[in-house]
Amino acid sequence: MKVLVTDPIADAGLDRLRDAGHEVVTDYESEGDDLLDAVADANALIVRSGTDVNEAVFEAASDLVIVGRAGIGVDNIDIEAATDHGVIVANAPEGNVRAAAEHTVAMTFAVARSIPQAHGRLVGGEWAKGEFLGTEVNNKTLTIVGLGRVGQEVAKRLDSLGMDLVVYDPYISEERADRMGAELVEDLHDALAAGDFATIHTPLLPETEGMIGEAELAQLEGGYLINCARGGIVDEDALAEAVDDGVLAGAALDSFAEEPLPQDSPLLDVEEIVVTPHLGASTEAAQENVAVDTAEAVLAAFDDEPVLTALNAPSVDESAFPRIEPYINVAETAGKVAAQLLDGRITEVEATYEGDIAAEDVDLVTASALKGVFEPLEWQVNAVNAPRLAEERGIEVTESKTRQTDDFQSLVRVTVRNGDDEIAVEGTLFAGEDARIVRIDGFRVDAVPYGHMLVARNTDEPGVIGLIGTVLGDHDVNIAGMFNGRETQGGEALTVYNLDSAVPDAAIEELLADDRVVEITEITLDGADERADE
Ligand SMILES: NC(=O)C1=CN([C@@H]2O[C@H](COP(=O)(O)OP(=O)(O)OC[C@H]3O[C@@H](n4cnc5c(N)ncnc54)[C@H](O)[C@@H]3O)[C@@H](O)[C@H]2O)C=CC1
Ligand SMILES: O=C(O)C(=O)COP(=O)(O)O
Repeated sequence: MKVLVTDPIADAGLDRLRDAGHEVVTDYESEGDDLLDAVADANALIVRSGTDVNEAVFEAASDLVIVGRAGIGVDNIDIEAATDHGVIVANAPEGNVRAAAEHTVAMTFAVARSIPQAHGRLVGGEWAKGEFLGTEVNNKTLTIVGLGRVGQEVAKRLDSLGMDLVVYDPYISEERADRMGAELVEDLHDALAAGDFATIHTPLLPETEGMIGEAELAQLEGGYLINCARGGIVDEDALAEAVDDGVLAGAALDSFAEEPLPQDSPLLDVEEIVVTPHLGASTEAAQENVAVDTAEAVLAAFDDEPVLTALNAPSVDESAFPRIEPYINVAETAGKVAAQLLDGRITEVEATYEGDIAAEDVDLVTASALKGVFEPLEWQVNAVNAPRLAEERGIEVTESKTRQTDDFQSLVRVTVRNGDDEIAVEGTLFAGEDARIVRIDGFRVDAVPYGHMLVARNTDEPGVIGLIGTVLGDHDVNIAGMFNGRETQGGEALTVYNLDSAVPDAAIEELLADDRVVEITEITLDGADERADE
């Protein structure tokens, strides 16, 4: 597999990929059309914040399985486009949290004690001791906007330095704030008004873009604003003006709306604004952590294992994965068989879980059933984009579970409906590993889902199976296995054939010409090509 890395990551991550036998290409320069060329044959793309992973990248990268973000923020990645293209997006949400928190604390002191400004004056030959009168953080109030991973680490550190904590975060529980010794305030303006310092730790989202503007800065009057989250959350013009006019005592920024190097930004001209070039995650430890975590995510995706840090794939619990893994294939196959047996536009898909499997988190199994349903119709579908495809096509997806089961320890049933009719296909595992189709449309069968299959509905009378065997034989199609189920003697029967090769149209026409044959459907499953080649 080819892994393209377009922002610098630590060698530990690159080595992990190379040791696993993959080709790793680092290309930190390409952008625009060059990036599209570079990514065209990549199976994985690893980035930090410096690569714009937009729709065009996904269009160009037809073999892409995963985009790994060696860090937290994914605002530079079009996740919707990734999902549409069936590409996993995974970040590394833990490895640089402490680095980001420490940088926030460092920036807090830098601006409160004018460290960069004083340094500049001293190396310029001036002993400007009398011009700098700093502010202590001790006994001051810190307003934390966004008490997620980084926010909590900042809270711990600045709490221990004697600060009172106020938090604004509409999505957290009172309990989380309590645990950090912080007061949760419902209104952003009130929270800012209470603070002497405010640190920002939200993601950049449509909802948070520009959330700190002139009016919010006015609430923090006389205080300091520190943003080591994302540019764009704070209105940069308003901030430059607020500090320049003395509304705020100072500001410290590690991220900017425009990166790298914000052009003509007023922020760079205001003496009391301290800036660093997006260094929050730039420690040796953090870079090693996120590089290795991202490499692991890529390797998991290559091995069809769950990517636990995926942001757009069905969730799965790592410890439960071995129990659900075999059912992924059962569900996908049942979905594939059901979709091929039902005529007309599918309007509804139901995944039912019976027995032991019903105790598990089956999001990924249901997504795999949908993959199976769509695969005969779509050119590039996987468990990442199948739920979204269903939504886009107005297909209702339901999931039901019961611990009760009749014959099998675990059973997966995929039912597809088209408004008038429905087909249910049930699968299970024999001996815990062999996938079997055990019921089709209510008929009890025992079919190994593999390669070329023929599903025949016929009247249950002597000679029909012989007829089918003869016609297939006449057309040189060898029957590898056969499973017959019937409603009642003399009623309708359903027979599943495993075949060594595809069935020519002429054979199907010949079979349908016989009144006793009600319906014939050829189904192609994985392994069909190998069989044909043998
Ligand atoms: N400068 C740097 O190098 C680094 C920057 N970051 C950035 O720091 C930020 C925080 O990262 P994490 O703590 O890991 O994220 P997180 O997802 O753990 O926490 C984000 C918090 O923001 C809250 N939030 C969401 N919308 C909000 C709103 N409208 N108002 C207030 N709170 C809101 C969420 O409820 C959550 O508690 C991200 O933007 C990330 O990209 C992270 C690491 C390094
Ligand atoms: O992890 C994050 O969100 C960061 O902002 C770090 O960005 P970087 O990996 O240094 O480009």
